[in-house]
Amino acid sequence: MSPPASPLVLASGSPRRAELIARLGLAPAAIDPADIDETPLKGELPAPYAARMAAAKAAVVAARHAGVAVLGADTVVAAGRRILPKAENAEEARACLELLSGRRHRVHSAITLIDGEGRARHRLSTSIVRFKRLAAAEIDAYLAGGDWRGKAGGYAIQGYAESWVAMLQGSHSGVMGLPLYETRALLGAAGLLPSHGDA
Ligand SMILES: Cc1cn([C@H]2C[C@H](O)[C@@H](COP(=O)(O)OP(=O)(O)OP(=O)(O)O)O2)c(=O)[nH]c1=O
Repeated sequence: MSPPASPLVLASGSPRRAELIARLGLAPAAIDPADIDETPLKGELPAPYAARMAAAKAAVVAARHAGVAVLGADTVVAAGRRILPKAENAEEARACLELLSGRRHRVHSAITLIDGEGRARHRLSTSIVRFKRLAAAEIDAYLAGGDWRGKAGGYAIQGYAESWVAMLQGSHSGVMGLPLYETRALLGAAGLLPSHGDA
């Protein structure tokens, strides 16, 4: 049975986010990516940057859909205070993976829900991930595939890179792009979830 339609717009072009929200039994009425400028501010720290992006994506899309709830999200991979890019080419992805090899990093996934009355609610999920040490040949083999393209930090946990994860503390769905614990809480508080008998 397909999930019931709901008055929710997903402000994201990420297929992972559409897939993750479907797990909550929701089929967004529309998918409308925000396409905003995602350049970090000078000296901006990773978590506030993720929160600012999620809020901006939701706000831009809410302005296009009056009276309907809108969900925006943003996922940032951070090495210390450094915001890693969404890898657009193999060299960028290689630089990220060399940095992440054998070390712990943080993944911040922020979400903003703007309800039909224009009230915004925000949540942030932060996970700690530790990769095994990656040999140059492993990075080369990974780059030969396309999994890294457009992904924050140059990897996708939902693919082969999951086998590099020696430790994950936090939210697997958050690392993928939409933290389901926080998303369920926000949608539930706004009365947008099909009932599963839980609160
Ligand atoms: C770390 C990691 C990131 N990602 C993805 C999630 C996001 O799509 C992307 C981070 O970029 P985002 O800017 O969060 O999202 P996006 O540009 O893909 O989509 P939109 O702005 O329209 O919502 O990296 C994974 O799919 N798996 C991972 O393990």
